[in-house]
Amino acid sequence: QVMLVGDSGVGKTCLLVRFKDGAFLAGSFISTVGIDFRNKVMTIDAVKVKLQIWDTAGQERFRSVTHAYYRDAHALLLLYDVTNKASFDNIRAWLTEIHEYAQQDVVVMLLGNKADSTHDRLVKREEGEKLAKEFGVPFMETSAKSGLNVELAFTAVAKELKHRTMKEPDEPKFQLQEYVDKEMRTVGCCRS
Ligand SMILES: Nc1nc2c(ncn2[C@@H]2O[C@H](COP(=O)(O)OP(=O)(O)OP(=O)(O)O)[C@@H](O)[C@H]2O)c(=O)[nH]1
Repeated sequence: QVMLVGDSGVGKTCLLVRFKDGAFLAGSFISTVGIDFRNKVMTIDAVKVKLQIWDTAGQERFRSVTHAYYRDAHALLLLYDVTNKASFDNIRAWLTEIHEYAQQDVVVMLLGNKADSTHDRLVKREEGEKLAKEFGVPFMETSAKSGLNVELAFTAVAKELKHRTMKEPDEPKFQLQEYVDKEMRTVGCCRS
């Protein structure tokens, strides 16, 4: 189980729709009520991995609903919006909440979404990197609109989860951030 969390409006639903259907939900913003989920099967190193992805509501009034789901999540994608400084500042509070409610060994990845918005950007990529380093979590920027790194974010998490469950005793630990950086260098983007 992978859970999408972060402030309302950062693009959790759009990210999931982009990943699941390869499309961008343009137009009016419909806030998620409570929690919603979708399944997607990915093939990771010739093994089928089924991801059940929970899209949570970012709005404060649904917080008690989502708390109940943290315990069962294996991975959390924590999103902020690069055009919304408050959503970035709230990441610390989200991480505190994760510590409180999620499993201790949960995989957490920080995503700076809406990276396509060059003109309205208020949070630099370096700021996201710095915060992620401080908390020891992997990080990348994404865009549900352009599709940037969306597949990669979910693939990286699926790889990590697969590695944890199927790891040979002497196999080294999967390095999520290294994998992500390597993949980004390969496609030759995003590190301008
Ligand atoms: N430019 C741009 N806009 C985006 C992107 N992702 C989402 N949006 C817009 O941001 C708004 C909110 O997106 P949602 O995916 O509904 O946000 P959410 O995080 O699910 O919000 P809650 O359900 O309230 O928690 C919508 O109007 C989207 O069109 C993106 O990558 N780039």
